[in-house]
Amino acid sequence: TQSTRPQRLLGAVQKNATRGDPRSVVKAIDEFCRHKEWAMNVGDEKGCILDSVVSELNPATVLELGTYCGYSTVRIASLLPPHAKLITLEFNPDYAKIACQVIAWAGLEDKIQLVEGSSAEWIPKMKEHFGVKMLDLVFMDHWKDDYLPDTKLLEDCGLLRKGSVLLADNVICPGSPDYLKYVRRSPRYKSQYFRSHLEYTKAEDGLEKSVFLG
Ligand SMILES: O=C(NCCNC(=O)c1cc(-c2ccc(F)cc2)cc(O)c1O)c1cc(O)ncn1
Ligand SMILES: [Mg+2]
Repeated sequence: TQSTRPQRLLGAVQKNATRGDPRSVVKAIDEFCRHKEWAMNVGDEKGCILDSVVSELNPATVLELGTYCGYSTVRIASLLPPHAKLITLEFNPDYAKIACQVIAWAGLEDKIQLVEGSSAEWIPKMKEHFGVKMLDLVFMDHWKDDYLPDTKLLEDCGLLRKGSVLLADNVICPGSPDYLKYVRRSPRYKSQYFRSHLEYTKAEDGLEKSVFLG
């Protein structure tokens, strides 16, 4: 039977990356997507912006919405301090199965909790189910139409504190216009656009970093 693109991406990791070496996993995926098959990872250009936001924030608790194959999951987790935790939500079971194996290849299972299900279902369970008090960083990379409703849900569930950072991928391509308007207009956020390109292409895209002001 035919393999899927995520399965071929995993194959490239297992063939070209060193077990236990997250940077080699990131590199293997970027090489695969640049030279073999495009895939919707945040990619290396936007990935460097992601790295600088994570390193500057030094977050103890991170929530990622939209795991896909685990590229940004591995990229973020490899920068976290020893006892920090990353919870990543993926709705698509096929993506989750691949991401789990990519995370294991990188040797980051202890830092990452991969949950299969919808953000609408799991965000309200963050505190009771994962013992999460507050989120220091939320990386949004799931369905673009869910960025705004999920942001409101995070606020309503009391998961954001003064200084919590929302970092949203693809605010230009595919785009999340209602989310952008909301965070840029709201007095409760200090928002900043980091201009870049859609992964592995010359098309414009960027990340929006929004600090919750409480
Ligand atoms: O979360 C789910 N998809 C990933 C969301 N991410 C994206 O859609 C995404 C798309 C693009 C993109 C950009 C240009 C283009 F021409 C095609 C795709 C880039 C990105 O960087 C993304 O992040 C999902 C869950 C589910 O259950 N079923 C189905 N999908
Ligand atoms: Mg994306």
